[in-house]
Parts: sequence; structure tokens; C-alpha cells
Amino acid sequence: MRDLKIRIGEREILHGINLDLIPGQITGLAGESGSGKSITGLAMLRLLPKNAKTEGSITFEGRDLLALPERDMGRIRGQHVGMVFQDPTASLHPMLTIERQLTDHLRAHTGVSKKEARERALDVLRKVRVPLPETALKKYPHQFSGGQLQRIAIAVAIICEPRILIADEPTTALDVTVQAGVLRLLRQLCDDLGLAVLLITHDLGVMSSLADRIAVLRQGEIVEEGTRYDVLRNPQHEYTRALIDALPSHERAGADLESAESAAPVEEISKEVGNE
Ligand SMILES: Nc1ncnc2c1ncn2[C@@H]1O[C@H](COP(=O)(O)OP(=O)(O)OP(=O)(O)O)[C@@H](O)[C@H]1O
Repeated sequence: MRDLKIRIGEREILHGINLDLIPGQITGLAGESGSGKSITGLAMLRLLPKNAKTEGSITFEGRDLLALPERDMGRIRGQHVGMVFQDPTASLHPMLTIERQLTDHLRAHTGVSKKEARERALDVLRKVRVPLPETALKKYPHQFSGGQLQRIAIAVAIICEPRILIADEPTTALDVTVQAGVLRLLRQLCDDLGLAVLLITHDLGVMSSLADRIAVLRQGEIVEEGTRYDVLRNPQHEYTRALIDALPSHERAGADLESAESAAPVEEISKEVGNE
């Protein structure tokens, strides 16, 4: 994003931000409520309210998304950029089986056969570590817990093998005991699939355990951007220091940066999933 400005009605919400997403890295966008984090994510998919006006550019693989015809943008949205939200039910249809949700989405964008779509659906459920994928395909969203459902929403978001995944407060609505498992899953998908992840959260604790780079948004401006280490250990802006000071002390201590490679081994993740 370069010099991205967004105005909704009379109000300018983003005042010209620059942000890069890098394959295989998690870029965290932090900031308090109302600072413009979600609007930044939605702008990438051109899902802003009708009365929004956008200036600047969002370049993806050489093309400016803000200038694309709506038809091409539809393809980018479904296929190249996936998004998950705080509430997983927002991206799932309550009346359709998990199989339909995964395969309809895949077939609409790739035209693969029914049989192949089912194989891909099973495969992606394994990737997000939903237990008993064959059985899970036959179930409906209400038959899953919140943590499992967020994994399924992530599966829908990645089944078309996007290059970018936008995760807007992906664990905020989850029970604390299952948050860590979903965060580790995001880390692992980012590493294994080379996804460029935009992690949007007000929670600097989440950021400190997961993001490779952190951008701090305040009232529509990025006031600080850098590696996790630099931003958390040597914050330059008073606002970032205030956010860090607001963290519980154990999380502040944890901000010392276990490396990205230190995601939990698979067995440990499987155990966590069992608990969900
Ligand atoms: N549809 C809309 N119409 C008008 N203003 C909006 C709309 N959506 C968001 N805004 C405004 O844009 C600003 C940024 O909102 P945004 O949702 O991006 O904040 P945020 O940083 O994601 O906060 P939160 O964590 O509370 O979601 C807020 O002041 C909000 O009131």
C-alpha cells in the first residue's frame, strides 16, 4: 500500500499509509479500537462501504487493486487474497455442510471436478488440523466449537491457495485456552505455504508472540513500523510505548522474541485441537 487514504463520508479515516506484506511473513497491524485497522484490511479487498473514497495505491503482483475492474477484483478476492474475521460464522453459511462451503467456493474459482474438490477439501481440513476430516465434511457449522469453526473458516480462506491471508482479530472471540492453538496454526500455514499474512489485532500480546514485523496504527496513521524485535524492544513512538506498558508483565517478558521457527511441533498442536 502506498499513500493509502480513505475517506468515508466527510471523515478521513486513513491519512496516507504505506504497508508491505511479505510472503512467508506475518505483518501485524496493531492499534487501539477505531484506529483504522479493519478498514485497512477491507480496503485491500475493496469491501469498503459505498460512500468510501480511496486514494493512493494497493499493488498486488504488479497490478493496482484500486484500479481493477470489479470482475477482476472478484477473482482476486476469492482466489488470491483470503480473509478471516473475528467471528468465524461471518464467513460460513449456517445451512450448508462444511463440504459444500469448501467445495462450492473452490469450484466457483477453479472449475475442478466434484471428486477433486472433495479431495482438496479433505486435504485443507487436514492442513488446519480439524480432527476426523471425513466426518467434519458432513457436519454443519453449529456442530463445531468456536476454535474448530475458526479453523474451518481458515480452511475456506486458503482452499484456493491464496498468496495473501488477512486475519482480522482471528482469536479475539475465542476462549483463551484455544487461542494459542489457532495462532500457532496461522504461523505454520504462513511458513508452510509461504503466505503473506496481515494480522490485525488490538492485542499486542498476540502480536508479540506471532508477528515478524509490526506496524502501529494510530488515528489513521502508521506511527511506527519495523521488526517485532525493534518495535517491542526499542519503541520509538510514545503511543507504542503506552501500548506495551498496557501489556501484562508476563506478556511483556514474552515479547522477547522466541524466533518464528519456534512454533509448537505438530503433536502439540494436535493435542490442543483435541481440547477444543
Ligand atoms: N461503515 C462505516 N461508516 C462510517 N465510518 C466507519 C465505517 N466503518 C468504520 N468507520 C470508522 O472508521 C474508523 C476506523 O474503523 P476500523 O473498524 O477500521 O477500526 P479498528 O482499528 O479496526 O477498530 P476495532 O478494533 O474497534 O474494529 C472508526 O472511527 C470507525 O468509526
